[in-house]
Amino acid sequence: MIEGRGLGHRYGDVVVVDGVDIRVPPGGTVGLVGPNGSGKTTLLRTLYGSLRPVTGSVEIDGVDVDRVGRKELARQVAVVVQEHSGDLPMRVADLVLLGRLPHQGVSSRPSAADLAVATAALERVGALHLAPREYAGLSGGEKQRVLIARALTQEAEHLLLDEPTNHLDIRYQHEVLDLVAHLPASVVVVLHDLNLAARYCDHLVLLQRGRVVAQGTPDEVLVPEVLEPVYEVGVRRVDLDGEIHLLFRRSPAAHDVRKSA
Ligand SMILES: Nc1ncnc2c1ncn2[C@@H]1O[C@H](COP(=O)(O)OP(=O)(O)OP(=O)(O)O)[C@@H](O)[C@H]1O
Repeated sequence: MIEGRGLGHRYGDVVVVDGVDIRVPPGGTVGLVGPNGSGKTTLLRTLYGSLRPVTGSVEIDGVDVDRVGRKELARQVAVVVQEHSGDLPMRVADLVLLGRLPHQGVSSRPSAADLAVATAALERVGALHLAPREYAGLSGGEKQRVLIARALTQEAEHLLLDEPTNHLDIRYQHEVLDLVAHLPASVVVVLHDLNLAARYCDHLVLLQRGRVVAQGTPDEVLVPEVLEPVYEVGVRRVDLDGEIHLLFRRSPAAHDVRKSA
């Protein structure tokens, strides 16, 4: 369980996260959605202790994140963020094995069990064939799947992902999110694609200028009345075979919204 209460953050005088309460139950998949610059990444970073919130606190399984040691935190929380690690001079197999580090002693080498976990993770994201390749030479989508495999290799009970579908083709967008949503972990995922959020998240937090403007099930949050003023686009929702499908159009009304804001 991850629980953030009253979370706030600012850069200089600019408040970018403002009084956010968020609760991620075990096995739950919570999507952070909202327009560019609404504070999703900043909020996510406060949840895994990479950024100390200016207000509020985060608890992981009931313990303040500040009180959890780095190694213990790495055992408990796996993170997939947009890394600028394109030049990592490392083979994919070795990079993914780094996910086992929090489980190893100071000087111990990866065990056969560690290798098995890393291999299984690569297989789950359809990237086992990339194991002998240099990470730097991979395509954007291949890199993304390898980073997800590294996170799975950590076998953490909490998994936080920032736009994991970036660079992925449609098949892997669905495969990766389906995989993530079915993990027994507490999952927080930043997503721009609201149709993917509808399908794979069981709870959504919609941010606008750092504040939560709506949160609830996709059915509750993904309605035109909520989305149109936030994104300044026209939204049509079609429920088909029990699934939500959102259609967007550039809305002349968007200009009115901006003028009246
Ligand atoms: N290091 C920083 N210094 C100053 N301002 C920052 C910094 N990092 C982020 N911001 C600002 O904080 C606000 C929230 O940024 P954040 O990256 O959390 O938004 P986001 O919702 O994840 O955006 P996007 O959808 O574009 O990725 C933005 O206005 C951004 O410019």
